Amino acid sequence: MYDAIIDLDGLTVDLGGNPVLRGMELHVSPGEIVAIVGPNGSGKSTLLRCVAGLQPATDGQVLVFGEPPADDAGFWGRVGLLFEEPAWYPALTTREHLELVGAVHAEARMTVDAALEEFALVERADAVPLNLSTGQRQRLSLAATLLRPSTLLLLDEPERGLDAAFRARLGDLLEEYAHEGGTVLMATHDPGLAERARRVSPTGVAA
Ligand SMILES: Nc1ncnc2c1ncn2[C@@H]1O[C@H](COP(=O)(O)OP(=O)(O)OP(=O)(O)O)[C@@H](O)[C@H]1O
Repeated sequence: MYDAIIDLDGLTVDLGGNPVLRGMELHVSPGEIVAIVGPNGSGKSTLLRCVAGLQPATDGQVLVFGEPPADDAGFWGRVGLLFEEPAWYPALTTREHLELVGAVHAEARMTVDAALEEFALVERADAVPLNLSTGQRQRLSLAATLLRPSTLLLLDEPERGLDAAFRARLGDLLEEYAHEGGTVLMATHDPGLAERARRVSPTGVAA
């Protein structure tokens, strides 16, 4: 068993000989929303990549669910990840992308119709992603991430491309996720999203 969903102890990462993270400590409890904030290049994405097991630590320990992150079905079945824009199937519509996600997860968190409604995509349900606006595509990425069941969300700038109204709505959706017991770790430049979370900087200190 584990007390912290994420437990970083002395996490140090060098990239290309440059020190990016230095002895970072972070403990995230179930149901918390934690925002990693800091200027461009301060190491937010690197930190997320370490927690996802995509970037090895130079030194220190990374535990997720009490174990080092493992690139296997057991780990990814519990972790929802939104970093870069996903690759879309060009011929599938917005609705069909969500149906695909719903079909492979027996216990989806919401129906496809509810996801279309929650993410304000009802009017674009029959459009293919390439015909969506940037913000609409980001809403589709978020809808797919939040439709599937997960325990931990790792989000890199989830506000990218979203208008002010939907950024506030995203804050509500993440709070609903946390109220259900989910945990969120996100890198963000959005002051509104950060204000609703526990803020840490990539140096590990409260921000
Ligand atoms: N593969 C790499 N090799 C060398 N340096 C790298 C590599 N990837 C990233 N860096 C550097 O590591 C530092 C941290 O990058 P990172 O992407 O984690 O920052 P960030 O806080 O997420 O930035 P942003 O707000 O711009 O997204 C930056 O100085 C970046 O240039």
